[in-house]
Amino acid sequence: MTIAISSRSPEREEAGALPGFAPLRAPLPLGQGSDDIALFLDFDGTLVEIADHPEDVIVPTGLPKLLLALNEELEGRLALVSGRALKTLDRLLDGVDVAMAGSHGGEFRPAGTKETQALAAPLPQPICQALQDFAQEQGGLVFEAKPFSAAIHYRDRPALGDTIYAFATALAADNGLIVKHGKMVVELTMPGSDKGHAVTRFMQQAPFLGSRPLFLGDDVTDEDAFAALAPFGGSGILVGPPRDTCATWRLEDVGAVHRWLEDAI
Ligand SMILES: O=P(O)(O)OC[C@H]1O[C@H](O[C@H]2O[C@H](CO)[C@@H](O)[C@H](O)[C@H]2O)[C@H](O)[C@@H](O)[C@@H]1O
Repeated sequence: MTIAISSRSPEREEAGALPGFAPLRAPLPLGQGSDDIALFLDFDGTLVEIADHPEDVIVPTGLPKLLLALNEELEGRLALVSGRALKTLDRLLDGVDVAMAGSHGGEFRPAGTKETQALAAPLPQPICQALQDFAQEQGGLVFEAKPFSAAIHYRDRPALGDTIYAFATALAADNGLIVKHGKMVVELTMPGSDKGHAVTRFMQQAPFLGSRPLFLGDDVTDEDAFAALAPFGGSGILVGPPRDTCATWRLEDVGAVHRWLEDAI
């Protein structure tokens, strides 16, 4: 199997580019060196294009098959690590049987099982209700309840971003919660429900044990995962425009991710 990785750009580094600023370069094949690789994939903005509403995403018809083929090539060392609920990923991906973590890492499920393990406590119902009420009071913003987090989306009302973030931050401070500010979305989770914990848990068990992890993600919520890779000798691949990041490499967009993945099988 050949996994291609974008290399660092000496030109950018010489030009004094920020450390931690993943540059884009043409992919280089790793060839034989890729036998020990594990692949961790974010979903929205990485495998599927961002849409106006969470339910409007268009899943490429070949995506479940591509994931299965990669999983086979990698002998099971492939996992989706998403902010979405696992039941949503199951529905959108036709129940494809690969390892998955959902709700930003609160839900954890190895391949070959229907049993979900909890990596964090669920968000208390009163918190969920407070967020939902707030979304309603702000004129009916899109509210998304997940087993281990809850989100208010403001893609259709961008001017409300700061107000929602301030409300969620106050709620989090009073209740020992974590705020995640993703792409036009503010979410609350319990401590421990993050993608870094999920990747670490996968890496501590077969078939990931001893492998070299690569994590592909586009959002700031993927930074926890990028940061968790170093102890395992892995690296992050940022999807999208350059920004300050813990990722080492970068792919330009969802199309580039699909081409990169397809080249690996
Ligand atoms: O970690 P991910 O798999 O990337 O999930 C992150 C969030 O993705 C979804 O919201 C984002 O995508 C929507 C569809 O494109 C878009 O409308 C929204 O503005 C984005 O924030 C999902 O709805 C969230 O639950 C995930 O946490």
